Amino acid sequence: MPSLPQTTSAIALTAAIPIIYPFIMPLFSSNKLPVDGRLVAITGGSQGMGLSVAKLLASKGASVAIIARNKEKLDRAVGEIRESALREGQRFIAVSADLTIANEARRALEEIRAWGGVPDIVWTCAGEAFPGLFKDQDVQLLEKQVQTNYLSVLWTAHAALNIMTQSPLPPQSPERHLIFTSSVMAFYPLAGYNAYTPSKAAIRSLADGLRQECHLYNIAVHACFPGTIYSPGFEIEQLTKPEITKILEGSDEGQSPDEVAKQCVKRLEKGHALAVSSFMGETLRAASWGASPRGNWVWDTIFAWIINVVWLFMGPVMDSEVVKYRKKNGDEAFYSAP
Ligand SMILES: NC(=O)C1=CN([C@@H]2O[C@H](COP(=O)(O)OP(=O)(O)OC[C@H]3O[C@@H](n4cnc5c(N)ncnc54)[C@H](OP(=O)(O)O)[C@@H]3O)[C@@H](O)[C@H]2O)C=CC1
Ligand SMILES: CCCCCCCCCCCCCCCC(=O)[C@@H](N)CO
Repeated sequence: MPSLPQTTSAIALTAAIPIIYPFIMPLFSSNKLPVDGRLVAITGGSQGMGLSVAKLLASKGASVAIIARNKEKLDRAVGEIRESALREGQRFIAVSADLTIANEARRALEEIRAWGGVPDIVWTCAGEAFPGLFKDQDVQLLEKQVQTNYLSVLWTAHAALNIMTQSPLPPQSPERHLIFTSSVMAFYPLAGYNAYTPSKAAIRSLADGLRQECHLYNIAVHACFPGTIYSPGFEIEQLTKPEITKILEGSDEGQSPDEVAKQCVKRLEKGHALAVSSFMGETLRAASWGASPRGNWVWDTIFAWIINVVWLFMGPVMDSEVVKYRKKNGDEAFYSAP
């Protein structure tokens, strides 16, 4: 029979493992997203988060190609990205393309390959939100948001994989990556974003499915999940955002595009398959892990247990905000005349 002190120390040690594990593990881990000397293609790289990602990766030694529609914005962005370069010899290019068109996504990536070789990393940041109450938005606006937020990623991923799988990497090279940008709302949808959020959830699903398939080619697939980003795109979405949506998302502090880029890259360097950019992102992801690969399995498991309980209360609290808002405005306020 073990003595009482022996039993107590065994229990204490067992309890300590999950607590110290998250602090010790990083000491043994390597950078899972090396970019120095590699070529990165970034969609939506002309402003907001995409531009911040481009500048950050340039500062880490990457050559960068950005893709978006507006030529002037692209040219201005390339200038900024070049200023962030780590050293001479890094190369930068902008390609104008509307990624909602499949052939255009293919052409843009072919152009980049002809200029600088097969991209090692393709990161999709292009996207846009036009918030509004679902029933009040016309069907063209609903369709447009599926096109810019989902189809642009589908076409880019398809073109990227076809190009990446034409020439295998030399042995010992770090793996290639596909990185998509989703949103925390893929984990927790909010009223007023229902034309946008399902496309972001589809991106998460595409990342999870392609991650498995791309083991065939040794290509790693990830998705990022920012909360509010104070970007040029955000300014535009504020113009049509319903008041109730502002109330619901009010508990999110928001981050600058540079901060989002930094936080996502930090987590991608640790190898996270689902990279959030803030603690709020961690809480929403924890409620929604499903079968997706964990980052730090000890912490992510314990945190998911805690959030499961917290969410029993938080879900109804968020919903009650909408009911409160209806009652404040009168039950008929949101009905329209036939
Ligand atoms: N802002 C926010 O609060 C949040 C944003 N996100 C997502 O993060 C990503 C970055 O957002 P944000 O920083 O706000 O970006 P912005 O809206 O500020 O910029 C969007 C970028 O995408 C490009 N783009 C848009 N449509 C197309 C298209 N059809 N073809 C090619 N390029 C296109 C734009 O250039 P151009 O117009 O010239 O084509 C621009 O470079 C997006 O995917 C967004 O959905 C996620 C969570 C929160
Ligand atoms: C215990 C946990 C409590 C958490 C409470 C829930 C808070 C939800 C906040 C959601 C913020 C949504 C940001 C929208 C980002 C976006 O994608 C758009 N701006 C589109 O560009």
